[in-house]
Parts: sequence; structure tokens; C-alpha cells
Amino acid sequence: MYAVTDPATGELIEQVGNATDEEVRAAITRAHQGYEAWRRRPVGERAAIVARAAELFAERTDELAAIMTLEMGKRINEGRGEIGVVVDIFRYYAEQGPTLLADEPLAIKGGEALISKEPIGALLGVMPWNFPCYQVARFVAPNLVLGNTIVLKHASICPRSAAAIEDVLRAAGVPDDVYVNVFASSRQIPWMLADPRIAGVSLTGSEQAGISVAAEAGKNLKRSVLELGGSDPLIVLDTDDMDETVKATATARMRNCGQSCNAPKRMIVLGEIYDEFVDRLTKRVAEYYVPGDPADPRTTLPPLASVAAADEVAGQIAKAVEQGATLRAGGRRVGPGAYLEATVLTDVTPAMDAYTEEIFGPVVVVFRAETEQDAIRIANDSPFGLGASVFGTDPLRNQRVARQLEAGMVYLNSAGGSQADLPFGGIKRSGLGRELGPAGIEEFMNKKSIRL
Ligand SMILES: O=CCCCC(=O)O
Repeated sequence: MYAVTDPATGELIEQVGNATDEEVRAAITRAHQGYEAWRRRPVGERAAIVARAAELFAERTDELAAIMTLEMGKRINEGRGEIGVVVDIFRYYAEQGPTLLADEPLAIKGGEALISKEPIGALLGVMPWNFPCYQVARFVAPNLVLGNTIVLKHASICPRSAAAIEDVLRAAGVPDDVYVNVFASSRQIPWMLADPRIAGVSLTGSEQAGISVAAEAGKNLKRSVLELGGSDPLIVLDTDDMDETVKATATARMRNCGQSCNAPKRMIVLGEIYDEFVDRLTKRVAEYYVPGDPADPRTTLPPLASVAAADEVAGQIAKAVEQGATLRAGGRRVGPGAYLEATVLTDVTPAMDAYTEEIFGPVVVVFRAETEQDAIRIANDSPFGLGASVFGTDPLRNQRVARQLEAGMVYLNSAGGSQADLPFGGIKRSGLGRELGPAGIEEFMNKKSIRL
């Protein structure tokens, strides 16, 4: 059931009925029927509509941020920041799309060819609650410019974000058979994917959701983009400003209350600075992150997105401690609502669940590495491969380490975050495909070879 529940209080605000099977089928019919006309519109027209969407998102920043705060507890300023990234994404594809979609001439043996960049049809988007507007933007903006149409199934705790996004796109001039929001349930996804009128699927979500959707997409020979979990390592090789390094790493981990796929969840610190790093990080986490109202801009620690999410992370912490990890700070659920203290864990070993599983909340796990190679080994000793970070004072050393990391993205002396023009995606169990940047418009593209 789609519902709005305020995670700061646990109060149920509104329930929204799920779409019936007929309504879901009708949504697919609309997006399928809208495709022919949309793909035939000149790319400049589609780009102009996407540019207008960027303006409207910017105008409605405060309203959209407030919706996210209510639905999933995002700090209000982080919500405003998220809409800033959404605006950048819509602008980027509006501006760059026509160039990215230009024919590509190809000299071939015995003649010439060109690659014509064409859409493939109606796509299904299955989107999560952690960045309710950004996740939709990075799928929708490039595909609208390319000429695909979209059926969007949002997270069940974000019906107001879902409706507001549709409203913005409609106001920008996206026809109502080109972007269709539907309050479908996960149960309906398999047959939506089996419908021949759906050409592909993009999912951002858990590893488990990715496995199910990838299996259905595979069975039906549909293209899929999967942005799944991560347990990103952040290696600290050395520092000439420990306070700055601790602040930067804690900030990156606690962003969005720790609920980012690409947050640095594992800090891997070289032996000579490990004790000092852990002491200062523990102090920072214990003192700076204080539970508060996410609508108040002064709040440093908002609730998690739901009581269930907070309980799950608290359970992971308890299990780690039971299995022998050291709890340096936090660890307790705080109520009412979905609050969990900001937490630091150390002495996590490969025998513990916390070593390999993703912890989707305000929890930092710190590992000690004896050498640079040892740090790389620990970083790569994970089923995930989304992002990674390297902090250090020697740029060449940082790059040398970056090249040895099993990750889709590496940030040097910074962590996490997204930007419109930088491709985003992972390897290993973190998913398939790329979003954002030039790569983000190619995933659901027919790169048609025309031999001249
Ligand atoms: O959960 C994954 C999206 C991350 C967005 C960001 O870090 O900007």
C-alpha cells in the first residue's frame, strides 16, 4: 500500500490506493501509444521541454524538499540540495542531448557507415525512496531527450514525490502519454516486464530487488540498468589536516542519514594514523550528530526513512557487537519515530556479517590497514563495487591506489555525491550499466548501424 508516514513521529498521514492490474495495463498502453509521436518530434523540441522541466523543478524546490522531508525524513537543506542536482541533470541533458544524439560517422572496410542514435520504446522505471527526485531525474531526463517514453513505479513511501514529479513534467510540456506515474506494487512488476510493449527497465534499489528484476528482464530479453547496493570503501593513506579529514569523511557517511548507495560505509585507515582517526571520528560522531526535526535546518541527524529501516540497522549493529565488534559511539534507537544514534564500529572481522553486508544508515565502520596494499585488499574484499574514495596528500599515490580498486567510480580527497556530467554506476553486486553523463543516455538507445 502506498502511504505517507512521517518518519520523525511515526504518524500515518495518508494512504494512497495501489493501482489495479487494469490501471497498470492502461499505463503501459498510454506510454506505448505515446512513443511513436514522441520519438518523431525533433530532438530540439524534446530538449526544450526537458529544459523547461529544469526551470520548473528549480521554481518548486522548497515544495519538493518539504515533501521529501515529510515522506522519508530527509533534512530540509539536503532536500533543497537534491533538487539542485535534479535541475542540473535536466539542464545537462537538455543542453548536451542534441549533440550526444548526433549521427556518428564510421569509416569501415570498403566504405562508410553511420551510427544513428535512436530510442527503443516505453521503459519501466522502478525507483527507491532514498533520493525520491534525483533517482527519477537521472533515468527520466536522458530518456525523454532520446525519445523513449516512461512508466514510473516509485517507492511505496513516496507517493507525494511521485505525483509532484509527474506534475512538474506535465507542466513543462511532457505529454501525458510520455511520462506516466503508476502506483504499481512490486507484485505487478514481473508481468509488466513480460509485456512486449515495455522495452527495458531501470531499477535503483536493493540487491535483492535487482536480482528479481534482472531475472525477469533476462527471461523476457529486456535491457536493464541496475543501480544496487554498495559498501563503499574510503581509504585514508595520510593527512596533513586530521580534523578536516575526519569532518569530510563523517559528513560524507552521514549524508542522507547514511542512506546512500554510494556513501563511504567502510573507512580503511593506515596503521600510523588509525588511533588518532578513530578517536577524533568517534568524538565528532558522538557530539555533532544530534537527533532532531528534519524540517529544522539546524538539525544534524534526521530520522531514517521508516521505523522498519531504523529497526533493521539497529539489528545489524546489535549483531555486529554480539559477534565481537567494538561499539565506539551510538548504536541505540531513539524514539518516537525512526531515529537511530550515529554510530561508530571498529574491530569488525571477516567472520562477522557487518564485514560484508551493506549498512544503510548512520553507521561508520573503521578498519585498520597495515600498508597501502593491505588497504587495497580490504577495500576490494567486498561483494559490492559501486564507489570508493582515497584520501591522501600525494596525488600520484592516490591515483595509483584508485586504479587498483574494484569500483565503478573513485573519488580522490572527496566522497560520494553525484553530478550531472559524471557517469555513475558500479560493478560486482552493485549493478549493471551507467547513469548520468554521456553514458547515461546510451543505455536504452538503439545504436543503429547504417551502411552507406
Ligand atoms: O543512493 C544512491 C544515490 C546517491 C546519490 C548521491 O550521492 O548524490
